[in-house]
Amino acid sequence: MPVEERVATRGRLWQECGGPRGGGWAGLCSWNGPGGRRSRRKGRVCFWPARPGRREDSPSGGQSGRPVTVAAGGCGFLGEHVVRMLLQREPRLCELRIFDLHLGPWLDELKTGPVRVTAIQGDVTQAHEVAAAVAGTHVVIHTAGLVDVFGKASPETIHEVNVQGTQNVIEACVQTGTQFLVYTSSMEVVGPNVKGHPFYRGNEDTPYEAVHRHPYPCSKALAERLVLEANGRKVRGGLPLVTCALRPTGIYGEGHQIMRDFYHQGLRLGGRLFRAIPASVEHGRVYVGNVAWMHVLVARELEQRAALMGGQVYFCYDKSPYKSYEDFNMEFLRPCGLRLVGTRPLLPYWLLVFLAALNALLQWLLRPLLLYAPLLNPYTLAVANTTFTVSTNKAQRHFGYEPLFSWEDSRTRTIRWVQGVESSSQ
Ligand SMILES: NC(=O)c1ccc[n+]([C@@H]2O[C@H](COP(=O)([O-])OP(=O)(O)OC[C@H]3O[C@@H](n4cnc5c(N)ncnc54)[C@H](O)[C@@H]3O)[C@@H](O)[C@H]2O)c1
Ligand SMILES: CC(C)[C@@H](O)CC[C@@H](C)[C@H]1CC[C@H]2[C@@H]3[C@H](O)C=C4C[C@@H](O)CC[C@]4(C)[C@H]3CC[C@]12C
Repeated sequence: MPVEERVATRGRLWQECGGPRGGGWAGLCSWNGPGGRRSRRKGRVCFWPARPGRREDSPSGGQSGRPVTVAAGGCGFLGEHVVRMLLQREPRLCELRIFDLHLGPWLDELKTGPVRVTAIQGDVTQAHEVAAAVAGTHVVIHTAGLVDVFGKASPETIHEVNVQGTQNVIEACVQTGTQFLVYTSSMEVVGPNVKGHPFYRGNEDTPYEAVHRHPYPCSKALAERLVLEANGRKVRGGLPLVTCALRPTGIYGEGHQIMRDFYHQGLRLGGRLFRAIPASVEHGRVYVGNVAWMHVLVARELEQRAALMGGQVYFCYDKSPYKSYEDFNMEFLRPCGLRLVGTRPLLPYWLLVFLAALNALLQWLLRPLLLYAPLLNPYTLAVANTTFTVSTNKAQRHFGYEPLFSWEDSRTRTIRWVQGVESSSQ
């Protein structure tokens, strides 16, 4: 299917979503279930020279024939951990290109190491900028995106970045000959759905009615579909594109802005947070270091296991405990002096629904004057109140993934970071 027809088809899908071209968000977008699409193509896969220095007939790669990687969105919460993990744990890396709309000051410290680090300020919505960054690389790790469930960005912008931006990354790989693409998808491609159905310790093959209305999950579902359907396309040079999508649940760890927001909220409330969600609602969480490690492992193994991994989705998981969103956050905030008031929600659910709706109304009324984007809105309340946990070992079975960080280590690292948040904000 030619590219323009492929994007047009997605465009129709997006309109089903009630997306930008469809006016309001009256529509729904549906997905073909948690297993994602499997499209396996037979074809010769170019095996990257295992030993640096031997260049085979691969059109892309660093000077000594070792892989060059592009980390699109490499300055974000997850992206920074992926960048640091690549530099620490990918011995074959000769060049790392970090492509992001907003380059971080911390990048300068990376330029003194043995790996050539190139920071590229660019926009994934600009196809030519993406193509220029991707040209000559071996693998792209695409974590760039607008993670917005608070109404900060318009549905059009979310679509443009998350869907069109991902399409631009795919086309850049095809046009420049990059053969491997790892995409950071999300649990939200699956759920929670608009009906509030729980997803209790499910896996990549668990049946679930993945129906969404909110711009963010819709955009992630569409982008993931584009990535999986691109698997097997011929890239420049005639080799097949090998793609893979990773679905983290709620990521936590050093640099997590929402955790920082909860901490500051608690400090403002005299060291207290007030329970709004029943403790019985389980929410899947995964440590950012383990998510980064899974990305690095997939980028490394994708060429050797293309037939097995190409076109596949994998949930990101580790040994983080199953808890409600608020109770899980208290694992880190309690040692930092906060306490969660109430063993049950202090407000009745109907009042929370009313307050969430009021926040949405205020956001709409105030938009011409200022951005009002509180944590509580109809969507975040619904997500927080719906059990969504995963239990799977697909990543372990397919490419030998094991969490790099134990729960205890993940917890300690996150606590240390939260403790540093207060001193860094003073
Ligand atoms: N945070 C989570 O809990 C979570 C969970 C599951 C999946 N994800 C996915 O992981 C990815 C990273 O999420 P995050 O939490 O690190 O978000 P983040 O906002 O911290 O990082 C996103 C990065 O993408 C960059 N970016 C945004 N728009 C861009 C554009 N137009 N061009 C180039 N770069 C652009 C941003 O500058 C930022 O550095 C996203 O795709 C998100 O959907 C996040
Ligand atoms: C105000 C209360 C109701 C409070 O408990 C709300 C919490 C709410 C802000 C978070 C609850 C669940 C979070 C989401 C979840 O962890 C998974 C996500 C997928 C990822 O791709 C993006 C982030 C997120 C949507 C995450 C956002 C914050 C919550 C909704």
